[in-house]
Amino acid sequence: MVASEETANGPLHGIVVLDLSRILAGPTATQILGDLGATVLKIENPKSGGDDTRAWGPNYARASNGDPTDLSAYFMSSNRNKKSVAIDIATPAGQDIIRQLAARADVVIENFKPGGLAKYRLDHATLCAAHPGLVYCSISGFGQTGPNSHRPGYDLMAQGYGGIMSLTGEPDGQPLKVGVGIADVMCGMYATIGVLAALRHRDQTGEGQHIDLALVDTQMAWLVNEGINFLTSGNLPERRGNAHPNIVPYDAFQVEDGYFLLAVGNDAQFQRFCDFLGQPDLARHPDYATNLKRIENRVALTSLLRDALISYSKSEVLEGLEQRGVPAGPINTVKEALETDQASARDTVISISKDTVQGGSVKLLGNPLKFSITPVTYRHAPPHFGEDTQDVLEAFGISPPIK
Ligand SMILES: CC(C)(COP(=O)(O)OP(=O)(O)OC[C@H]1O[C@@H](n2cnc3c(N)ncnc32)[C@H](O)[C@@H]1OP(=O)(O)O)[C@@H](O)C(=O)NCCC(=O)NCCSC(=O)C(=O)O
Repeated sequence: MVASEETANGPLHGIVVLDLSRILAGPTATQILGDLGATVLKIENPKSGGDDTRAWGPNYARASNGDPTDLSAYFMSSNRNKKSVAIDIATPAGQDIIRQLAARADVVIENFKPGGLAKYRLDHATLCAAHPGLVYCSISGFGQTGPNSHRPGYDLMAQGYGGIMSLTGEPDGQPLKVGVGIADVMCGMYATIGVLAALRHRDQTGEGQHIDLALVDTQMAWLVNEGINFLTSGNLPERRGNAHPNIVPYDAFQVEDGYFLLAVGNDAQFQRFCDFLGQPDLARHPDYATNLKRIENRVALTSLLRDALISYSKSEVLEGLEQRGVPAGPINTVKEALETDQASARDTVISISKDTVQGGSVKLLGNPLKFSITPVTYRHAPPHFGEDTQDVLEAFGISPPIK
């Protein structure tokens, strides 16, 4: 689908977001707000060439002569529907522009190290004193308070500090991070939720507020069942590879031509699975009849199932289990996933026109939100560095920065 300026609408149409964030967590939040219709002004540092991820290659959209542009794949993953405005906020003139933009904005999002914006008088206390209706969201590694608040933080550190790495990987292997910056992405999601709730409060009361979000706080909040498993039992959750601490069988199993995933969530599904194996009595065996017994006898059952499944082909198990209503599925590569008929039916891959790159458009991952009345819109491809500076300053009636 190729979207155009004319479709610019959406539930957040009219909301202006002043985006002082960079890298992934903050940009994820502001991209979602942009998809929902907000005008997002992304402020980039002219001294460094902008958002750090513009340099996070090796994959780039290429200019028509084949040269890489400043649109790295990483940058493009979280910066559509934004205008890039190059402003040096270390100068008084730049700070003055940011203050003028903040006066027109509904939301400010930033991810400087705590205290980093106070020296420019662009911190929450200063901007919200001047504009009490402003929703101001600060993203940091560890939060604005606490003994570690001064520390910079990247996704990897959050996944290590917050416990998720200790749970990810094989029992006898090293701790592993999740394959993408999930701590950043989840922090961005929470930022979006926080901003939307704060806008609702502001609409009712006129009152803005400060949202203080940390990569580490959000990562610990999504330890979900494993966090509570520990709090309830005092037992340390361990790495289990693909297995589940609270459900059996729920794992990857090898078949003759690869692996597939089996996710049996209740006893009726287990019965149907055993029927498929041609071993209906297994589901009534006292060691395996209930999920609790299956957890207790996990090792014996898993070994029995590994032996039983190895001679099937992937298509045999996947088709057979689907027919019996047993949750199971493939382990796709990214290519396989994005080329599934499901991805195609759900507009998972989108295309937005960009006349400065080869082919005249960029391919991105679509927003998964499907609204019945106010669909998300794809109005702007990810911007080149500073591409909209002049237009934005003119549109907001602001004099350009003094060089
Ligand atoms: C991301 C960081 C580790 C980057 O660390 P640093 O680069 O050392 O710190 P800062 O953010 O303070 O920015 C460095 C300097 O750039 C300056 N700076 C920034 N923007 C501007 C503009 N527009 N103009 C002029 N100067 C600027 C800023 O004032 C600092 O100046 P001086 O003060 O003079 O040095 C940190 O910002 C951080 O912890 N942020 C919060 C958590 C977070 O968002 N982490 C990344 C998630 S994404 C991720 O992890 C992933 O993708 O993987």
